[in-house]
Amino acid sequence: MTLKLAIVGAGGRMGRQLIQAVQAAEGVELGAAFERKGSSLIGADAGELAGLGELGIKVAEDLTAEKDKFDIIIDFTRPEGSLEHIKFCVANNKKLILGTTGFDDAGKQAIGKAAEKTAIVFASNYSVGVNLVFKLLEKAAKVMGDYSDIEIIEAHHRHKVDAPSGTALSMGEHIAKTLGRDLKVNGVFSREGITGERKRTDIGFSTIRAADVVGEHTVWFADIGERVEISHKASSRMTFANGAVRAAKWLANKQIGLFDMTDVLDLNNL
Ligand SMILES: NC(=O)C1=CN([C@@H]2O[C@H](COP(=O)(O)OP(=O)(O)OC[C@H]3O[C@@H](n4cnc5c(N)ncnc54)[C@H](OP(=O)(O)O)[C@@H]3O)[C@@H](O)[C@H]2O)C=CC1
Ligand SMILES: O=C(O)C1=N[C@H](C(=O)O)C[C@H](O)C1
Repeated sequence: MTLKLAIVGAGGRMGRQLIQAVQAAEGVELGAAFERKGSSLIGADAGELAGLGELGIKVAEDLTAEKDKFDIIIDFTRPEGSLEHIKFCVANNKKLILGTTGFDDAGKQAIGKAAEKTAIVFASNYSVGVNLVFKLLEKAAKVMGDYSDIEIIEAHHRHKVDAPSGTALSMGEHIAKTLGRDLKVNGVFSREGITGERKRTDIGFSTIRAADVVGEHTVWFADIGERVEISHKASSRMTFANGAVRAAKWLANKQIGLFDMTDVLDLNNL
């Protein structure tokens, strides 16, 4: 049976790519597309938004009114919107592919709670490459983490509203977990003025926002005399969109639980 997907935030940078990715994929179809209430895009054709020509699916604002048209929601919006979508999924027995970044601790807790009732993939980055990098970082941290200085540098386009990126934070979390550290204690998110010397256990974050950069992440493991750099560069948002569609197909057989892209890609036993 064809899996029916709904895209919320359909007019956004990721929303438009997701419409294209769903249309190009096998075994899935676009059931519905949504924008937030009052958006000027309500009533527009989803295919036309994505540059594909008319698909006959009008962008809607009321998820409840269209709920029989889809099985899984793909959400790359903003935390406040995603928290509403999560409530809808729990109340209406819908599954969720969540790509939004920038949640606070309460938001993350709400996602965990919702996953006791429905199935959710929540990933800061849906590209295969970044998820492989998470595993490479664990290996590098095991070998060099205890004695090297660890710095995470990320660059994104000028429109991005959260910092550091969700991916940079996930990279930090993978490293911190491997080393028995905690980002709340060891994460250094800004430096200005007389900062004092770097602590051995710091995990530093640096952010660049410029022009049309899709997404670039580099982690340094720096020792005196040598430095390992592990980098990923995304050159098209299609890598995230294709990953989200892949995750939706994988989630179709799950009933409840919180998963991430390393589960989808079966990378946890590498
Ligand atoms: N996990 C991953 O692999 C990736 C994650 N992201 C994340 O996805 C999110 C979106 O990124 P991007 O597409 O660039 O952003 P955009 O601003 O281009 O798109 C966001 C979309 O969500 C809509 N939206 C905003 N607030 C709400 C709300 N409260 N309720 C419903 N819809 C809302 C926007 O509508 P409007 O225009 O009216 O505000 C817009 O259509 C970000 O958090 C980003 O970090 C991005 C790429 C990859
Ligand atoms: O906002 C973006 O564009 C991206 N956001 C994600 C993040 O915060 O890590 C993923 C990707 O890097 C693009």
